Amino acid sequence: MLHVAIKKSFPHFTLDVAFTIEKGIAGILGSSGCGKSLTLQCIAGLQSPDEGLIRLNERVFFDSSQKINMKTRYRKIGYMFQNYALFPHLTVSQNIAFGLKGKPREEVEQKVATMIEKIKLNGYEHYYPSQLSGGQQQRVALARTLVTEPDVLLLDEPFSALDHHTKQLLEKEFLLFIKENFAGVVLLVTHNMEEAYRLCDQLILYDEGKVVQVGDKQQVLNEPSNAKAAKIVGCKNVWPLDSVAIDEEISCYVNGAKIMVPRKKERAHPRFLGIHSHHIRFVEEQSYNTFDYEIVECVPNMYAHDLTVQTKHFTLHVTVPTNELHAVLSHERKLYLPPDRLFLLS
Ligand SMILES: Nc1ncnc2c1ncn2[C@@H]1O[C@H](COP(=O)(O)OP(=O)(O)OP(=O)(O)O)[C@@H](O)[C@H]1O
Repeated sequence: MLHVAIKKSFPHFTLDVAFTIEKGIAGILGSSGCGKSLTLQCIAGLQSPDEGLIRLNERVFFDSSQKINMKTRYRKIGYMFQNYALFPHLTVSQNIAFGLKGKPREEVEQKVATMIEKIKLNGYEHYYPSQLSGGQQQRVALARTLVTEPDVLLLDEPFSALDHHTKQLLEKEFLLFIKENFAGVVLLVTHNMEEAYRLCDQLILYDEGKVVQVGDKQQVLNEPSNAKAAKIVGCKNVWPLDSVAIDEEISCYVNGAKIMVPRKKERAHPRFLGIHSHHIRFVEEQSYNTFDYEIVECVPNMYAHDLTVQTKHFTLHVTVPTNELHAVLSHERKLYLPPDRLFLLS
């Protein structure tokens, strides 16, 4: 279990975050400059918080109240940087062996050989980083990190330097590799929601140095708790509420339109109503939560179209599978907001 509750202030930025990760891969997700890397640096001991506590299971890395600030080398942390930070003048083997300095030669050789086998780079032992592809460099960086047998793994945007195709291949490989070779907590920083969703079990959403939501990834994606969290997970439809009436169901009023939300979605002091663009439907029958619409813009993507749609009361962003586009464009249907897909936001 990794517990982090820290504050650190700079003249133009304050980090003030708290979260606990029991196990598995947790993703810190947020826009540029929100404090993701700074958090990893504080956990690794590369920066010291002004105050707070960082604890991994029973080991206290940092505790301002007890004046504990454990040196980086005793924290047993595997830290993989954005650009891998491989040493250009060292070979694959030497890069992997780097963290094992001071260990007996035989042990180092055996551990490096095992790692090279695992990352399937046999034959590349004497190559330099510049002679490797981005994907191969990433595997070396991961091997170098894991060979030291860390207790916690910190990964700062591990896929950002790769092209889309390599990234997809490596993500799968990475997940399998981590699951087979590492049992500790993994903290992965990214600003890509889809990557976070594919790789992580839990998500920690950051906004301007603060945690806005922590939870199971499915729950965070489908039930963001506030408007900031909704924006971070990529929700494009967030409307301010005029008013809310709670009865057997919840009647939400948005610019004069009445939208029904199931009672189980009730939240204290709701201020906004949201729905993901891919959850909006077009149906043949008129019922509650259906609206007439005009299409304002239609942007084609590979397998779907992104529409901007105007109803009498509000504007929506809707993702429509290409095979359904014809019916939507010909206005044979009504726009429908499925109640189970709506969420109230504070
Ligand atoms: N040593 C420092 N001195 C002053 N400000 C700092 C220092 N380290 C970090 N910051 C500030 O802290 C803020 C958060 O930086 P951080 O690198 O954690 O952002 P990030 O969320 O990782 O962004 P990105 O996704 O762009 O990498 C920034 O405003 C940065 O300028």
